[in-house]
Amino acid sequence: MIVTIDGVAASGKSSVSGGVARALGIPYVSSGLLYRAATLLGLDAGLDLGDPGALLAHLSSHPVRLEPLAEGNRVWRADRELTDDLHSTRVDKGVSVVAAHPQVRAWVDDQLRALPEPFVAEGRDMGTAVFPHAQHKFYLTASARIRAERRAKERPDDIPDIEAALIRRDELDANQIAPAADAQVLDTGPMTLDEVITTILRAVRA
Ligand SMILES: Nc1ncnc2c1ncn2[C@@H]1O[C@H](COP(=O)(O)OP(=O)(O)O)[C@@H](O)[C@H]1O
Ligand SMILES: Nc1ccn([C@@H]2O[C@H](COP(=O)(O)OP(=O)(O)O)[C@@H](O)[C@H]2O)c(=O)n1
Repeated sequence: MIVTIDGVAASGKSSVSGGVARALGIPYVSSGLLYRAATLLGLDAGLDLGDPGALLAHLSSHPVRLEPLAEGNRVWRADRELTDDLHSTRVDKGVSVVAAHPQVRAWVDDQLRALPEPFVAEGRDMGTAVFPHAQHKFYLTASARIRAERRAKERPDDIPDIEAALIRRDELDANQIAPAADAQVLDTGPMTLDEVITTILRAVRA
């Protein structure tokens, strides 16, 4: 079984996916972390993020491994853990450029499709391009302001700057951001985190 949870930046995908996966007793996979890892490696190597050939060559010589665990995903490059360095404003600013390359998307999708079921997969295009046959598909939205207020608890930046950055990233992600036609769309703005998790679990268990 595959459950997909897609949505815009800071809509609650990771928190909701983790809660749903823990309740179901299965791992969850955060596809965005692979795009973030590719971005971080490119930045640290001083590469042009607009050059997919250079990025893929670097990734092939520095293999990245995603470890999906019920309590959260961990990302490794060889024996160096990258996880804690992936959610930074520096990576946020470059990741949409990296994610726009079809070669990088294929690099991510190949790793995701090799994972053994069952799992929850969260990202942008899990229910459309990557797992179109998933049994349960959900898509999370919320206003940019609400998302910025939530993200502000985790970042040093102020809310208007975070809101502008989220809107900008949603625009850059436009090619992969549309919900699947058969996804249940949830506006998480008026909902607590637990209410979103409960709503999804009720649908999965129905
Ligand atoms: N429905 C909700 N109500 C309140 N806070 C939420 C809700 N969903 C997520 N959050 C919080 O918002 C922040 C961003 O959520 P996150 O899961 O990181 O989003 P994404 O993975 O889509 O970027 C986190 O601090 C999370 O705990
Ligand atoms: N399935 C996915 C997941 C992420 N991404 C890209 O990776 C970036 C980071 O994804 P993320 O899910 O970690 O971002 P947040 O929504 O957590 O801020 C997104 O802004 C997209 O550019 C994508 O293109 N496709």
